[in-house]
Amino acid sequence: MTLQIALIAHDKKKSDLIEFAQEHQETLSRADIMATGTTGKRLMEATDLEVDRKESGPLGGDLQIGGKVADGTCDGIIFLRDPLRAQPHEPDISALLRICDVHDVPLATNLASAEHFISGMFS
Ligand SMILES: O=C(CO)COP(=O)(O)O
Repeated sequence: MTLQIALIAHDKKKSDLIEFAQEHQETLSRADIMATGTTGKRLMEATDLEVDRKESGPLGGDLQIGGKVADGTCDGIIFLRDPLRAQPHEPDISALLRICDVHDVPLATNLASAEHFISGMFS
């Protein structure tokens, strides 16, 4: 079964995520990738990955991906959050993190855990 993986990054972390996705492009291309709006756009510009783009985070993208977690169609998330800046849609972000815990869905929120995520999920 093809893994369904979500990639999300806040603005200050987007270049880190792009670089990570480029580095792991071959592995990630074995999964179905979804992303929040702007992250998805950046990924499609910078890699050959096909990306199912949801709304931008502040417009509900985190919640859409949370819905996929709730209905069992998202197997794991790499979400490079910006720990130094408040986001206007903080409640949506908390909801996404919470629903991952509810359904025991792997969630990597920094690059170090994202590396483990890749080796664990695709082994
Ligand atoms: O805000 C986000 C996640 O909370 C990310 O949204 P974008 O990918 O649209 O910037």
